[in-house]
Amino acid sequence: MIAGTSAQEQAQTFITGKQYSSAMFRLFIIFLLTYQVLLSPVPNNGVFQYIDAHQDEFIQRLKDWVAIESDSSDPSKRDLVNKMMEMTKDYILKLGGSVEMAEIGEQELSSGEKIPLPPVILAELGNDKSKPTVCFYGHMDVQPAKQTDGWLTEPYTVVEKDDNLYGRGTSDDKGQVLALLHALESVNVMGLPVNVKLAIEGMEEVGSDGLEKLVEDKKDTFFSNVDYIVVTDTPWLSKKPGITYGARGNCYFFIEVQGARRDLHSGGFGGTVHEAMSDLIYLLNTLADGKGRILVPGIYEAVAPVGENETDLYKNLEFSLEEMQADTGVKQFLHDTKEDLLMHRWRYPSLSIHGIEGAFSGTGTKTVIPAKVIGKFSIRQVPNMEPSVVNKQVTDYLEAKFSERKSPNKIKVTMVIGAKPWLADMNEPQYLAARRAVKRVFNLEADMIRAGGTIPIAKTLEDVLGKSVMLLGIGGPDDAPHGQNEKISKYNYIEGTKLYASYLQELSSTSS
Ligand SMILES: C[C@H](N)C(=O)N[C@@H](Cc1c[nH]cn1)C(=O)O
Ligand SMILES: [Zn+2]
Ligand SMILES: [Zn+2]
Repeated sequence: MIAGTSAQEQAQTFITGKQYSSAMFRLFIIFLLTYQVLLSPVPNNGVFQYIDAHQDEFIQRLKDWVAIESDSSDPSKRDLVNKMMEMTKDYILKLGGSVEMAEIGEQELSSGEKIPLPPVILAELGNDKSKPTVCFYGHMDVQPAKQTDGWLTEPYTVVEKDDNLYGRGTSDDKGQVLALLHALESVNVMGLPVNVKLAIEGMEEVGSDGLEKLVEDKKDTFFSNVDYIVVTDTPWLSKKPGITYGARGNCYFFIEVQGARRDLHSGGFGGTVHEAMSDLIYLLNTLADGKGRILVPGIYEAVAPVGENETDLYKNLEFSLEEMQADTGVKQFLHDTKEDLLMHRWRYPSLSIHGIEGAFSGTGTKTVIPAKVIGKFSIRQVPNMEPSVVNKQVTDYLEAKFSERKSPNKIKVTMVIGAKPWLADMNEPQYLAARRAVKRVFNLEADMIRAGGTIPIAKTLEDVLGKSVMLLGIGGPDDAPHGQNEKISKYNYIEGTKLYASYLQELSSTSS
């Protein structure tokens, strides 16, 4: 008995207390469900659980795909690129998609021989007019890789070590495309919330030959109802997820220097001829100074001026020069602050020298004077630079420098790739959907970043289709794409799959 109350009053208090507890219990359950559905980083719809449960299968598929040496730069590997495109088609068919293998013509080799370009996959999953349509773009070709380049393991055999998956293409771009396709598989269990189109090519690493024309040709058919374009081929700036709203372009040049008719013995001819290699090294050395500043006259003229609040965009990004030093083994960069370094990576042009074809590059001490050498370099360009203008500036400059040298050798300068830079408005609706997706999966605010690399088709997709383009990648900052020991972490691969799944769900509630 409670002191000072009658038995009846006490009974009423007891009954009311019971009702109160049951109401509280019901409220608690409602709160829990609301939390799970709306607030929890793991939505209560089974998709994330599906992804977690299928991890091993997803990793095995990456192993199978990396095993195909789909190097687009080597014409003798064209069959393997084609095989990779077929494997990708088969998996999309298994997902229930319809697939067209679009033929895009031929590639003319330096010998004059012509070989077919790999077909582009144009696929479709879902065609509900009441839903928005998103077209994802990625590529199945890879950069060259040989174990003798300095890989610790065989590049085309995925090796699992320390929660990473090593192998050529694990990050660029087979792993990222697969994460998307696995997201489609996982979301499709419940039904896709948006219509999905896929444009997947096999020549991205050599400048996306033939793709621009295909986009133009299919503007009013395959691409006609596309509302959003997402490129699944870009790394984050740090371990924190990033959404990318800009990429640099690339103008890739060959300088050919022809000297004697054949290679010469340096004992018999050294000191008597103008050497092609010396001319080439001289020319390459006129391109940039020791601080990385490009010396080609006029090259900086078109570069967009730094906007009023632009540097503020860089301040809060998660990025550390020390981590970049640790990853690359470079002790001192050309720029000392985070802002300066990122600006030179994203919004200023840069020039890199890549190699010399025809030069002696083996081990040992061959004493030869190479007859013909081809120097290879590229200029990453930025808004508002134009590849045709860069081509003229570079060619005029090199020809003038060569004529000052008074060598009787012959030079030929050719721009073999002219990919445009691209920059979007990071407040477009699909960027907001991607930010919500990042929040949902990682419980973090995404970093809004740009890429120093190039997606050759990005600007064309935006210009020809007039739709929003976004790069939503899942590569890590230290994945070493194009380099030795390329990898993707299992974390990025699996959580990235969840990111694509969440993006699809978030996009369905976005109005364009
Ligand atoms: C960013 C993307 N994964 C990539 O690596 N793209 C290539 C495209 C390209 C440009 N010139 C030749 N290929 C790159 O940025 O190097
Ligand atoms: Zn790529
Ligand atoms: Zn690449």
